[in-house]
Amino acid sequence: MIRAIVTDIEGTTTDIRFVHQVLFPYARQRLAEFLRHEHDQPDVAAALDALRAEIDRPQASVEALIEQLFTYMDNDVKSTSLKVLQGIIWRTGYENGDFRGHLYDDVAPQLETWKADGLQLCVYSSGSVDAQKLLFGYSDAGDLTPLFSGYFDTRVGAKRETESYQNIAEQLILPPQDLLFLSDIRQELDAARLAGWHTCQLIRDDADELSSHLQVNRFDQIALETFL
Ligand SMILES: CSCCC(=O)C(=O)COP(=O)(O)O
Ligand SMILES: [Mg+2]
Repeated sequence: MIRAIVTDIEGTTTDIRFVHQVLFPYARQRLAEFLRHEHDQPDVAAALDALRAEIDRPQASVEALIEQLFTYMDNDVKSTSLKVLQGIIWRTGYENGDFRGHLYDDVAPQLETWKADGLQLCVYSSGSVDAQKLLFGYSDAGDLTPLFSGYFDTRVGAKRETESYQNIAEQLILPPQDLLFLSDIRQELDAARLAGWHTCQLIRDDADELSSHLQVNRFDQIALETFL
């Protein structure tokens, strides 16, 4: 029986275009100046040190790190350090009302139903945990953070790695057969399935004919009794 549902964000709860055309450009336009001014702030300094460790350049200057972060952004590299910094920059955008977290209209009502039915709801995205909380906290449907009891980012591992799903199951203290992962990306679902999880693929835009996962277009098409 499904006892916890873990959802991806981009392409699953949220339009990919919001992430790529609103969030990513917002952070990109501000990143260099932000780091030049704020690199000593403790949370920023910690992310920059983590980046230095990630690229094995302990003495790298702020300018060198900015260059590295632009290379990551150009290639959509899911670096934990980049994701932490993007999340810090997005906070200003959400708090100023520059944008709200996009949610497809079927998402909030279904999350509320599942929560009322006693299911545990969690998020797993490459976006940092703080960025996830911002998106759901300042969403089109209001503050949805009270619905969620867990948030996971690349600190548990990459989304296409089976070990990441084993780590999440361990932290939730639930067997994998009680867990359902929702994502638009077949390779992420493949990894979750190898860890013993149930899976369901959201097809919001283009069809995925290579997928072997159950597919739906909307959250209200997900029937939990299907997952035995
Ligand atoms: C918290 S919304 C921003 C998501 C993000 O930064 C991202 O890179 C999406 O990656 P995902 O692996 O979740 O598709
Ligand atoms: Mg996705």
